[in-house]
Amino acid sequence: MVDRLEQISQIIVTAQQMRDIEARIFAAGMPVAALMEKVAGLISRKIQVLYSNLPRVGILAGPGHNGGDALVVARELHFCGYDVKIYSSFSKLKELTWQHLQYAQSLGIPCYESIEELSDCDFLIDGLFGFGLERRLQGAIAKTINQVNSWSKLVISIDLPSGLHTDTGEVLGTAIRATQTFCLGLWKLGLFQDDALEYIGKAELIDFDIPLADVQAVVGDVNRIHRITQTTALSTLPLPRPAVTHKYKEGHLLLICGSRRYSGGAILTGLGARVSGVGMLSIAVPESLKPLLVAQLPEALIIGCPETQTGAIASLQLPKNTDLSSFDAIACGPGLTGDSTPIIQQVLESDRSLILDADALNILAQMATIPTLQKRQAVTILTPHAGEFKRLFPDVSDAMKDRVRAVREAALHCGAIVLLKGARTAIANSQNSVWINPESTPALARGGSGDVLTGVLGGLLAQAKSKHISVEQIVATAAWWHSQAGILAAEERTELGVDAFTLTNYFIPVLASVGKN
Ligand SMILES: NC(=O)C1=CN([C@@H]2O[C@H](COP(=O)(O)OP(=O)(O)OC[C@H]3O[C@@H](n4cnc5c(N)ncnc54)[C@H](O)[C@@H]3O)[C@@H](O)[C@H]2O)[C@@H](O)CC1
Ligand SMILES: Nc1ncnc2c1ncn2[C@@H]1O[C@H](COP(=O)(O)OP(=O)(O)O)[C@@H](O)[C@H]1O
Ligand SMILES: [K+]
Repeated sequence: MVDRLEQISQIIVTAQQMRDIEARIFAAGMPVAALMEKVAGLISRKIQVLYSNLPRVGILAGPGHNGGDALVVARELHFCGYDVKIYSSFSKLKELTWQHLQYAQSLGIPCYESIEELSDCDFLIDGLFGFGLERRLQGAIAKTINQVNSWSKLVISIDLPSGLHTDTGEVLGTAIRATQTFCLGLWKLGLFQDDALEYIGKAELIDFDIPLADVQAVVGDVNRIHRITQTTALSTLPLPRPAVTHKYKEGHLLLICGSRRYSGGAILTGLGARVSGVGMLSIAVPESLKPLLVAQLPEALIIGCPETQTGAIASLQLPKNTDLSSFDAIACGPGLTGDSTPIIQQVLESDRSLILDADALNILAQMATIPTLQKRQAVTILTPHAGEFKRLFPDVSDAMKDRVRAVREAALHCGAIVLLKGARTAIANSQNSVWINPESTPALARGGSGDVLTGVLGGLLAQAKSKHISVEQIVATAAWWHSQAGILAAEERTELGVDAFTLTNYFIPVLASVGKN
């Protein structure tokens, strides 16, 4: 039985979904003011635990209920002995927020219209705007935020840093650079978008007992945005093996990769597949690469293929009695170059689960046959980075601005599962569901680390076939494992020490570190 907090932490919502969920709670009878007390009480207690040694706190109170939360926090911290100052410069406040401001002032808590008055505070609490922010910030409030940022103080943002768009994470004019963000009730989508990452600091979910039934009623099963957690990933990792089995029952993966020019891509993909535990690994490479691959991956069956003049695979030459249907999954692309077009055509026509990455995606873009992916009998997974994504889906709205929307549109358009790589990798299927990998490290921004992901994903996919695990679950698990290996490697070796080869040595230690050994 997955506990409530875990279930809640697996969900990501948009501003509209959050509004709809709150509306249900209020309609059921929960008073708005009571919920505000509850939420702000939780925040106040957190702050007392974390920052008992910092006596002077500044509260930035906005005009809406984000400001209301902040003012209740101001009152509670005042009663706990903190030296509290409030900044509030809005002429029009929501009723409840206005009442809390009146009461705070009646208690003698000083309230200022100039942010300068808070310059001597030890830390600040940002309650300017939450998920109600709709317009760009400009004028005095933008100046205030810039002033706060220039102080480089410790800032705790309530719900999300003020100025960020709740869904796209876009900076609406300017935004608070928080040290810590207490996200309220349910994770907001914007916190997982690239634009937001520099602003949110350490993010934590503050659960305030939203009934799961209300969440379920609004987010539904399809269309859902899932946050990949350790629990979800480890529910399938390592893939279970029966006592009585053999290598072909534990998945047979075919990798098609490498060229004379890019031989390393083939090795890294192979090493990625190795850590997945796949039962049998075959790697098709240009004939001239065979000795190199045999030396690096002695356990794999290396298939040397005829080469083009440029040293790319000219055609697939599989061993006798073998065709593409002999494999449980095929992963194709790293290091191929653009000269292997016929290979891509051939694997697309196969009835096998297929991962296309790197050059295979560029070839696919040139072939302009994306709509034919819908006709494949088996699952297709595309794993582009932003550049490959743009080439593949030039008509999809800007992938850099709202990556979640972009990956959704792409998956709907092509019928494949699309994994859009980046700081927070996002995965979508053609039923409009999304999975976001919430934690990673820039240590992975390094040539070859994507090749490793393709190998790991291929190996897991090949094994999963007989284990009744959904493909989406496998893709999400691969993304999580890859990032966690990067995080663990960076912890031990610094962010500079995580070259792609080294990365492959950290997958198994990730499992050991979470007690899966
Ligand atoms: N109802 C409650 O008691 C709860 C409140 N919560 C808090 O309430 C917040 C949402 O509250 P609201 O819906 O009131 O919205 P916000 O407090 O996020 O902000 C909306 C207010 O800002 C104004 N505004 C929007 N854009 C502006 C701009 N560019 N320049 C100047 N003013 C602008 C709006 O007119 C409105 O008054 C959440 O983020 C959270 O902090 C919930 O999380 C928990 C339950
Ligand atoms: N800033 C970052 N933070 C976290 N992960 C990143 C970052 N940049 C890149 N990555 C990850 O590193 C991998 C890079 O893959 P890719 O761009 O295909 O590189 P290559 O083709 O050189 O192997 C992807 O899994 C991506 O999600
Ligand atoms: K805020």
